[in-house]
Formats: sequence, structure tokens, C-alpha cells
Amino acid sequence: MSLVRVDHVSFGYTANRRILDDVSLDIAQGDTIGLVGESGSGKTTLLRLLLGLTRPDSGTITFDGQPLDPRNGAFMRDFRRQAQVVFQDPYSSLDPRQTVQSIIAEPLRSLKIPGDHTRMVGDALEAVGLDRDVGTRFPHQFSGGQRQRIAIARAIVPGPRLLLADEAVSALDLTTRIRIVDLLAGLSKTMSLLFVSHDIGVVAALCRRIVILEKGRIVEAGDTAAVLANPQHSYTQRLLASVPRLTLNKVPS
Ligand SMILES: Nc1ncnc2c1ncn2[C@@H]1O[C@H](COP(=O)(O)OP(=O)(O)OP(=O)(O)O)[C@@H](O)[C@H]1O
Repeated sequence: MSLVRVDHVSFGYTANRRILDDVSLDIAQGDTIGLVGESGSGKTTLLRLLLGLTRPDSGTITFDGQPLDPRNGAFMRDFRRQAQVVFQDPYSSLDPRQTVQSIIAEPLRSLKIPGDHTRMVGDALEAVGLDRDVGTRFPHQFSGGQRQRIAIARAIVPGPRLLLADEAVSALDLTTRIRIVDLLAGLSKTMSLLFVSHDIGVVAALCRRIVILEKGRIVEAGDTAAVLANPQHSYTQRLLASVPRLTLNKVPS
């Protein structure tokens, strides 16, 4: 069964302009999906709908077979634990006044997850390749790549089944980007990953499936290697033409 099912979803912030138009998408357990499209194509909007922060005008989104519905408080509380997000900017997404321990423990507090939070934060730090004892430090004492690891630790600490990443490596330099993509690839073995990006090269390195969004419509979707080897839609062909060849070499098998 699909973990997430987006079924004929349409949405506009205002009545006269559709931002998402009849979008359907399945995310299976353990899937890695890259959602690609130019700036303004509606990627972040779809992600907001997937997180249940915004409701579709029409169509449905289900998680584990149940519709996202703010009236179903118990289900939505459980859903907020199961679906976590990492944003683009590792500088603004971490509160500079809080210690790393407090930042990563925040979802455990807000979701009222019982247990030894210090140990759980230490486990999350280790999972993202940081030392357990960095929890006493503050975000400004870390590099951009390390801050993104902290943001990823915060996302994985409640044990989500779905990780949404919104341009999560775009602000990083190339070497750091590769390291964080490797980290996400490792994590994707234990959770489903929807990776939102305008960068096809990174999606090729990380995602088994690719979904191409143009002006709020899915114009092409499928196995990443197959779509990139033989793009059917002119929009995909144009996106591909703008990617340096080198970055497309590492398509997962
Ligand atoms: N809160 C809002 N109110 C009104 N319009 C919005 C709002 N948020 C986004 N939009 C509009 O919706 C469209 C899609 O925006 P969205 O952020 O989803 O695109 P995107 O593909 O994520 O772009 P980018 O890659 O630049 O982040 C844009 O035209 C944007 O101006």
C-alpha cells in the first residue's frame, strides 16, 4: 500500500489562479522521489499540502490510507510525528539562541514523545554523522553542512516514516552537497523520501523515481534513470538541457 497518496489534487491561494492542477502522486514505503520543476512551478506548495499545513481545494491526500483532515486531531498528531521536513537554509532554520540539544529535542517536546530525550538526540546526532557530545554547542559554532546535519537530526529524531526535503542541499557548496546527499541516501533506506529540487543532477544521484512539475501540473513521472535517458516531455527535455552533463552520471541502480 502507498504510504502517501495524492489523488487529483488542485489548489490555488486565490480563487482566480490555480497553483496545483489535478496532481496525483503515490509515495510507497521506502520510495525516494525527486520532485523537480522550475521556480514557481508549485513544489513548495505541494509540500505544504503534503504536510497538512494547507488543504486542497479539490482532491484528497491520504497517509497510510487515512485522509489528512485537521478535524481528526488524534490522527493528525500521529501524522506530525510520521512526516518531517528539512528546509533549504541551514542558517535561518535553526534558532541561534538555543543549544543543539534543545533544537533537536524540539519535536520530541512539541509532539510529547516520552523517553530519554538526551539519549534520543544523541542517537540522531550519530545518525547524521555528528558527535553525540556537540549538544551543548550553539548553531553559529557549526559550518553550513554541519547545520544542515543538525536540521536533519531534528527531522529524524521522532522516527518519521516520511522525510520531505525542500531544496535541502541547494544552499551548500558542491563538496558539502555531495556529503549531505550521501547522508540522505543512507537515511532513505529506513524512510520514504520526497526530495524537492530544481536541480535534476542531485535528484539523479539520490532518487529512484522522478516527478516533473510544470506550472502546477505533473508533465512526466517515472523511474529516474529511464526518464533522464529518454525524456518524453519537451519541458523535461528543456530542464535536462540546462544541466551540466557531469552531474548526471550517478543514477542509482
Ligand atoms: N502564500 C502565498 N500566497 C499567494 N501565492 C503564493 C503563496 N506562496 C506561493 N505562491 C505562489 O504560488 C506559485 C508557486 O510557488 P511555490 O513556492 O510553490 O513554487 P516552487 O516551485 O516551490 O518555487 P521555488 O523553486 O522558487 O521555491 C508562485 O507563483 C508563488 O508566487
